[in-house]
Amino acid sequence: MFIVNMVKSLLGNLGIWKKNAKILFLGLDNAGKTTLLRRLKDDRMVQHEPTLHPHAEELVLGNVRFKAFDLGGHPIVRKTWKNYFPTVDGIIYLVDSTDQNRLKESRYELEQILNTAELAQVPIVIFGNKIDKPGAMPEEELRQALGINAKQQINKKNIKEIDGRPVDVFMCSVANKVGYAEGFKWLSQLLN
Ligand SMILES: Nc1nc2c(ncn2[C@@H]2O[C@H](COP(=O)(O)OP(=O)(O)OP(=O)(O)O)[C@@H](O)[C@H]2O)c(=O)[nH]1
Ligand SMILES: [Mg+2]
Repeated sequence: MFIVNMVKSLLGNLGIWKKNAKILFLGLDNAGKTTLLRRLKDDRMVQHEPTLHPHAEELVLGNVRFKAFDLGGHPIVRKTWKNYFPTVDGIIYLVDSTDQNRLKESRYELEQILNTAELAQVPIVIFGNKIDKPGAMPEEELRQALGINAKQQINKKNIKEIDGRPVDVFMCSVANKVGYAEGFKWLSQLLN
């Protein structure tokens, strides 16, 4: 097994071996999860109905093959998120950075994820989405509102952690195609 992993990692570094990673797109309804998935899958920006049924897509980004699950964010479907937690490799958590009124609700859901023992080792990419819109919060403000500054530490590799789990915030606009590539790059380097 050790040899297999070594060869995979070597090929991965050379960009030949595509790692397989299961990731979840989480966040409140209207945050932009489905829009992001479509953008990554076929580079289109289309309007979607609110997601009621989970939907999975294979994505190849850099040298990682992702199986991405887009889960709806409405309160009722949020209850099904936990069914997808086993064997997950990473979480993409989207926040609408222009929706001040719902930050408390978003923080609550993020805290539920952070407090789930099963996810203790799972990296979390937080996307502050819709920075193209007027009224988008600056990164520092969003961090404060989500409460992820206080407990944050930096490990030896300069990766920010909360309770030993890598977590970072990336501001982005799925509409304008900016910011999210950095988040996936950050996540990819943590997968093996
Ligand atoms: N201005 C702007 N609008 C965006 C951006 N990303 C998504 N949206 C819009 O936000 C709305 C919600 O997007 P969805 O992708 O359907 O949101 P969702 O997170 O999948 O929502 P649920 O399926 O209900 O959980 C849509 O009207 C999108 O066009 C962005 O970067 N900028
Ligand atoms: Mg959706």
